[in-house]
Amino acid sequence: MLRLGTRGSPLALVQANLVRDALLAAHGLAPDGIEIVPIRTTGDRVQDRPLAEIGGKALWTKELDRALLAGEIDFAVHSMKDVETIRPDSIAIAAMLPREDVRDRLIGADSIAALAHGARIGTSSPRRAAQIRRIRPDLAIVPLRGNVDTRIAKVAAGEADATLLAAAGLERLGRPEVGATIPLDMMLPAPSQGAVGIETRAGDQATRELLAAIGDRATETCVLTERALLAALAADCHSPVAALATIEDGQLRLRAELLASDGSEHVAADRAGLSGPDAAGEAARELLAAASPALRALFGH
Ligand SMILES: NCc1[nH]cc(CCC(=O)O)c1CC(=O)O
Repeated sequence: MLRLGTRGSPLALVQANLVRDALLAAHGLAPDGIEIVPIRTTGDRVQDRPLAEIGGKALWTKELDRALLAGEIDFAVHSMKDVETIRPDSIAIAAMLPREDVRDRLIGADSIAALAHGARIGTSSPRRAAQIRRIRPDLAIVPLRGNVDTRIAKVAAGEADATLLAAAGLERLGRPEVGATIPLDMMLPAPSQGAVGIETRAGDQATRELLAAIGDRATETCVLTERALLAALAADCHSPVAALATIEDGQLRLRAELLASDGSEHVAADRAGLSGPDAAGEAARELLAAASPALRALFGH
């Protein structure tokens, strides 16, 4: 029997079940062949402060990493967006499910343009905050955390006039009707948004092979490209950075942008015909070269 580790949030559990079903089908396993083991992470416990403030993405992975390396679980399912750029050598990303809609949705209004002057946008994401400030400097950004349903409820209760959520999470939670999809040319998503990944112990070759069977190669190439950009930028969860890799006519294309936190500066890159994920480093250098010294400093360069 294989043990699948996951966070316990409703979205995490849906994603864990998707992985479980795919593995059972791919390998003809009996339903009791995979047990789902929910693990409570620090990120799930601390809901009142921005992620960037309390320690970053490690909050979602640390407890799952520990359980994986201790042999309490055989593999862990994550939203790739929440997985740190630099992972321990002892842990390998073994597969990714086919990516969902990568775009953000606006909850609380029909479009960003339709928001009332001075409306309060609830988000604790540095990327979304900077993108909103750039498009609509009149809007107020207020912190808003919690899982997807909590955030929707907080907007309904008036804690904010609107919020932004990943379309992928809403789709997976069976709420495709919630919110207005924001076009990509208005809001480029977070790197890895919409992708579910599976990690296992790097030395566990049998599990790696089992997991690789359900991996979607196009998703893996695109998400690894976006992660390579983050690595080359030395970006972390404080960094207002957006990126999207796609495969178009067999060619790997990478769009990316760096923003000042207040939205006052913005540099963008759009490269097609990349040779592979590692070519993202060049896009990172192009972005940093085009940025002002202040923006470069925000990214630690
Ligand atoms: N940081 C929380 C998080 N991590 C992944 C998703 C959505 C699902 C995805 O992007 O795959 C969300 C919620 C959100 O941003 O709306």
